[in-house]
Amino acid sequence: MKIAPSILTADFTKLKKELETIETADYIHVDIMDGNFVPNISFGPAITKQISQNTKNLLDIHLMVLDPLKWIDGFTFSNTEYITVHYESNNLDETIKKIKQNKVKVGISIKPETDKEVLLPYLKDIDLVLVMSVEPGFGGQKFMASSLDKMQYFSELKKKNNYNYEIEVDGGVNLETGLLCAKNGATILVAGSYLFNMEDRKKGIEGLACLK
Ligand SMILES: O=C(CO)[C@@H](O)[C@H](O)COP(=O)(O)O
Repeated sequence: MKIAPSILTADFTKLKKELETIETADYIHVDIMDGNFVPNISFGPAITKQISQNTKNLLDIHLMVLDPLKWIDGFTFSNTEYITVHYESNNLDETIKKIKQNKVKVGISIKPETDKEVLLPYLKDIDLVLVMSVEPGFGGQKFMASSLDKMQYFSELKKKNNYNYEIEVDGGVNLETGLLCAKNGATILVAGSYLFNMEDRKKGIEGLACLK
């Protein structure tokens, strides 16, 4: 299991130190919120650049914005591994093309209420499916068990068709819910408050990484 701590819950007054505490993770999950697509604002390219320059980890960027196309260049750094955009946002096809032109891996996410089948035409061409297990916008929410069926669905399609995407889960992930995700085919767990509220985050990452 790969682990992507969500930096949203970090203490940004000591960003460098916070990044050091999660350096054993596979990715840093960076949540970008524009106050339109979701009812919250996080931060933009300038802060993300500081994150990028202060970590050896790869970045896993999740754009919760209405018009992702105009932000792709701003979030393409040398260590940007994935940029994930929402099916529900504007200009999806053009945005996917732009991410690929920038030589970054493409992720697509769906909100909890969106039918999983809408992603069918995209699955053969993308690198990651992000299953939201909370309503996007805030950290610290309760895991929605209805997301498990979606993980299983994408996992079965992946096996059946030999697709290459990762199945990432985001929201309310802890040791208990993470185990359910692992059993249903998740390959990357995003964890925010669970890890950042821990004294020993290295141990927390190890615990989640063992789940299968
Ligand atoms: O994208 C989001 C919320 O919109 C997430 O990445 C959260 O930041 C995860 O936080 P926890 O639920 O793990 O506290």
